[in-house]
Amino acid sequence: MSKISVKDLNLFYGDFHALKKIDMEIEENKVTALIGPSGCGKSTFIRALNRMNDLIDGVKINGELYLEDQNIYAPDVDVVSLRRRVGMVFQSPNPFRKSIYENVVYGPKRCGIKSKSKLDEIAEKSLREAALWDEVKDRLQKSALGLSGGQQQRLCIARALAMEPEILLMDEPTSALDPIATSRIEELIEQLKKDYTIVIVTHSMQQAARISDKTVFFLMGEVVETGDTQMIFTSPSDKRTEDYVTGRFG
Ligand SMILES: Nc1ncnc2c1ncn2[C@@H]1O[C@H](COP(=O)(O)OP(=O)(O)OP(=O)(O)O)[C@@H](O)[C@H]1O
Repeated sequence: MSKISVKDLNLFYGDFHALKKIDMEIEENKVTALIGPSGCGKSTFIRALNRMNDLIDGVKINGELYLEDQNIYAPDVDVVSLRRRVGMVFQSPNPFRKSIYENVVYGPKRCGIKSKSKLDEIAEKSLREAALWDEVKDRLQKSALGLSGGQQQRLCIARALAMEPEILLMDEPTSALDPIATSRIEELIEQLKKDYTIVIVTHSMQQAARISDKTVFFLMGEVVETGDTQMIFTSPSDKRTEDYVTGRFG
């Protein structure tokens, strides 16, 4: 079932046409990987899914982007509640200069949850879901900045999960991590897809092949090909996809 449907989406940075006539269906409870050479529009596209580009001056967007049956670019959409449904994790772990606990409960507190027992429950549930609880349960009041890079990234995932999103966007979430921390995040993504729809930008084709169900290949602002990951990597239908996945360019 489609969780997100994109219809004829175009995005311009000033005069520069960065996303061109994008049509895409993103399935629920699946991992969709966005691949393609540098500058082809992967980050721009993932940011379009929770209207993060709205914050950039000079951006113009047209077309439709449905989250279930709601066009998220319709004029009456509440962007704050949209971002609650569509959480995001960035390339470099970016915890706040606060305790581990305060990082996780930051969003729920801002949404007005005050009960200590409710916040404790959210913190534990989110940290467990992010596979970090056992490592931090005895140091919840310590600074998040004292965690390793991989732990910080799992904390950022916990912080996103604390808002109970339906969709998790991840923009190269392991590019700053070592191979062991990377494989922990990859295992985590595999588990999270039971409950969430995940869209991940990755430069690593091995990573896309390992963790995603669907792969979308972008080139110069266009979607060249979308399909089951195994098919994209073994028998793509477009020559440009084949050249990219076999390492002939990019
Ligand atoms: N804020 C901006 N203002 C103007 N142009 C931008 C802006 N952000 C991105 N671009 C341009 O849009 C195009 C797509 O960029 P984007 O970052 O989406 O690509 P990408 O595929 O994610 O690249 P990378 O893999 O290097 O992160 C590039 O040509 C980039 O220079």
